[in-house]
Amino acid sequence: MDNTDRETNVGPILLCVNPYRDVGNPLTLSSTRGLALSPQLNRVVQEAVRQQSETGYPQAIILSGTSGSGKSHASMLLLRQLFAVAGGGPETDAFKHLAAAFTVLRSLGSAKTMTNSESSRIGQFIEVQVTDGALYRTKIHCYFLDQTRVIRPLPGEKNYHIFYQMLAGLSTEERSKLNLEGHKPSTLRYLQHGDTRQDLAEDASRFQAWKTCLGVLGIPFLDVTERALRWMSRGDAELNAVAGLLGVSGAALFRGLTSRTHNARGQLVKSVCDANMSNMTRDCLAKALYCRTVATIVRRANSLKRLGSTLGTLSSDSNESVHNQAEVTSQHASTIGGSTNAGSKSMAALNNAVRHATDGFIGILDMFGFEDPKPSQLEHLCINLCAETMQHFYNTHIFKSSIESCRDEGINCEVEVDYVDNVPCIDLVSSLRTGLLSMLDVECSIRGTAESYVSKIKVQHKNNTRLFDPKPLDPRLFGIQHFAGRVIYDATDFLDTNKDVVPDDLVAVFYKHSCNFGFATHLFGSELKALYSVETVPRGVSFRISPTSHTDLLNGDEPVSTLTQDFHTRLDNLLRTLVHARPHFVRCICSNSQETPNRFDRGTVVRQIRSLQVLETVNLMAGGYPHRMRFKAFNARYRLLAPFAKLHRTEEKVTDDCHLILQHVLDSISKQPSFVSTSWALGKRHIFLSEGIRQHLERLRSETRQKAATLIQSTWRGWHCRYRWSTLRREKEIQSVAQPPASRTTLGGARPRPQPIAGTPPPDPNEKCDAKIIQQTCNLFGLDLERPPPVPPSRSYTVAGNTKLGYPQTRVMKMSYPEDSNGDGPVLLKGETVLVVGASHRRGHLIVEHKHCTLHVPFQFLELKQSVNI
Ligand SMILES: Nc1ncnc2c1ncn2[C@@H]1O[C@H](COP(=O)(O)OP(=O)(O)OP(=O)(O)O)[C@@H](O)[C@H]1O
Repeated sequence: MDNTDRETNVGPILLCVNPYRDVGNPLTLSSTRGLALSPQLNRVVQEAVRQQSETGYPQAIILSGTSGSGKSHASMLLLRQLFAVAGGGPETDAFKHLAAAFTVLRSLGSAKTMTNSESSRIGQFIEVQVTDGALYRTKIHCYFLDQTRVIRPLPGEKNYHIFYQMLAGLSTEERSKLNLEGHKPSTLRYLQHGDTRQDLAEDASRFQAWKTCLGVLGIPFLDVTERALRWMSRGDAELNAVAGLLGVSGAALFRGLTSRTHNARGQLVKSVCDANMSNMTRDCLAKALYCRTVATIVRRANSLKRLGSTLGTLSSDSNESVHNQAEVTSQHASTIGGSTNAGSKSMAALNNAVRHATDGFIGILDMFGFEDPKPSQLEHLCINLCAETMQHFYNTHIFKSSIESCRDEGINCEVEVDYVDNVPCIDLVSSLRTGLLSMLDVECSIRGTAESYVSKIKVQHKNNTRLFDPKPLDPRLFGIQHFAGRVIYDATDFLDTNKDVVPDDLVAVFYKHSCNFGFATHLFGSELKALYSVETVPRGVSFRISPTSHTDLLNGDEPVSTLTQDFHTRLDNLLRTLVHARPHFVRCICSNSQETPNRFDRGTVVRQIRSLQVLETVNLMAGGYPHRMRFKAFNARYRLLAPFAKLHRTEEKVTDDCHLILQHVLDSISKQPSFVSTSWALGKRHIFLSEGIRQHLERLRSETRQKAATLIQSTWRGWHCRYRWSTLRREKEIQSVAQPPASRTTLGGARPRPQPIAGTPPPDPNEKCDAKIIQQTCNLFGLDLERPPPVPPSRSYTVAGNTKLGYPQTRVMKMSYPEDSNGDGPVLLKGETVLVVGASHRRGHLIVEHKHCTLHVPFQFLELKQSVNI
């Protein structure tokens, strides 16, 4: 494979094959800076920016493909390109800030899996607000699912969790600060069996990059690392070390991990946990610290306001601002179903999402790709539901809507596109009452078991061919036929993972009176507030491990939602955002499953081509009508392609005009051979276009506009030269008299350098500049150090002595203007009284109204008359 054959278009859809080549890991926005951008990805971005600026309509670039197919890689390139087109390039503060955020997030959220050694375990929707074609603000929305796997990788996988890299990268001084001098990495199990020296060196350099990026985001390094560690609670030494790191006493942490309070009909009963239960509680705490830390970092990365401020700590975010931001960040996100006020809440979320969707953003969606790890757990069921949902979105947008609208408007299409609809599989997993996720919630609420759950779903869906029994039979296993392959799920941990709870005995440990580290308290801020609003603590209640919005905390003994409910609602809200946006699809394909550079494994690729329905898409693009437009919109866009005089341009004759434009275009292209259909059809409300004719129309339109722009420019430039000719000639004559011939030739047409402004002393080269003060001042005034400050807006007054003089003003001409008048235009004669009505947008000019003409006259030509309006 060479550079040219790894990307291709199927109509407007881009197909990318991952060749596993020339990529420096780890994959971040900054690591892709050295890579060349592909013209195809460039075109996707250009198109999104163009459509956004022409229509104001939100755009979504949707990347899909299996795990390892290169979605994250492509998303980083797209983002870089977006910055190049609309954001001022990679040297801007906004780019550096976002690049730092991705470095930090990838260090926290990627792991080596069986299919991808740099797999993102956090889904991302990167939202870039674009106003008038210029990038205005960026925001990252993160979707957590795989906390368990990031904390404890599956067999054969490796964790790139930054906390694992930490010990490899820490200096002796930092180790001693963290009270870790005595601990070798292996005793705390930060590193995994089989790690080599090279792994350690790589981890160390990643760690350094990560630390630098935390600095760029203004996050104190110790805030994150000091407290959010995982440990093995074996023996007092480790327990005390960890307790020290978390700012709590060893005894309190031990109590939190090993005791449990129950509420038995109003009576509080304390019990001691066995080893299993304590280990589970320990894992819950590790997960909670992990995902809450990531959520906090995402909030910080999204708060561009604080860019440049390195003084605040993460925990210094006031609770209020955290919640507000959490709500903003989760507009498409963490509302939770199942509570009593769910109706009004979901309505608010819907309204928010819709309002938000109408802001002109360009989104890049890089969600979880389909995967089949062994064993597959609840998180993977959610990940695969997400992949199914994205596939369904594609099917609906590309196939279903075009086929159905052809049918509705009575259009006969030569090509029958036979695509596979995956709705039955989505229904099986997520339908409201009988879906596997709803049944899991019921099983959790009645405190069932994995076996009872699996047997119930098998009974409920016994006729569903998508659900199958794996061989050999196991009461805790079940299989699902997904769009991209068969996956066998192990339900052993389904119920616990779904509950996603941490007991109040443990949360209470982090209360500010017993925990001397604000960051840990901050991570559980809302929970602690709810817990300590009543006198009895702990009282046998539980909280969610994952961060949810504060209103959805507990409402009795149990949290009001489950992990899968949360995920489902967030996915739903994401879809609501997407349906309001104009989608641009990028389908990614993995070239082989061994991550070997330039190896094209036919079987692996064919499997993905089938599951992504690439052939069906090609069929539709080659012979169907994948595009439709309202008649009026069609005419508005393409009327420049037909002779102006022949068009009717009336409502009644709108279809005649469509006909005329297309006939004209077809005549012009009939001589060229075409392999794709160039047909079109008129429906009841729309005109239906094949991909071939759409491409012709677009090409002709841009050629025609290009020609017209060239003609307009050349006409204007010609006129301007003629208009200025006499002045130019005089200037040339003066120059030739004033300059000796030699200097004339060396100077050429170069413009003289402007003289320094009178009264401004030149800068003293010995004067010291404090870079920090300059940086702070720039931050304060919102200035960019790399660029000159913007020109101040024209004032609505002039100043004479100490007096502000408003407009209009009466002034007298000091000299005639224009000086080189050839009698064509109006002339203001010396001594004439004129009316100045305002400041001109041209620098140093005023607007003069004189004998029904408006002129922009240089300031020095006009003298103030005594009787003025003030
Ligand atoms: N166009 C490309 N050229 C070279 N290497 C690539 C390209 N795209 C991806 N890769 C390599 O393939 C690996 C997998 O890519 P990436 O992580 O982007 O896949 P993904 O689809 O996002 O997977 P996941 O869903 O597991 O996160 C990356 O580590 C990167 O090194």
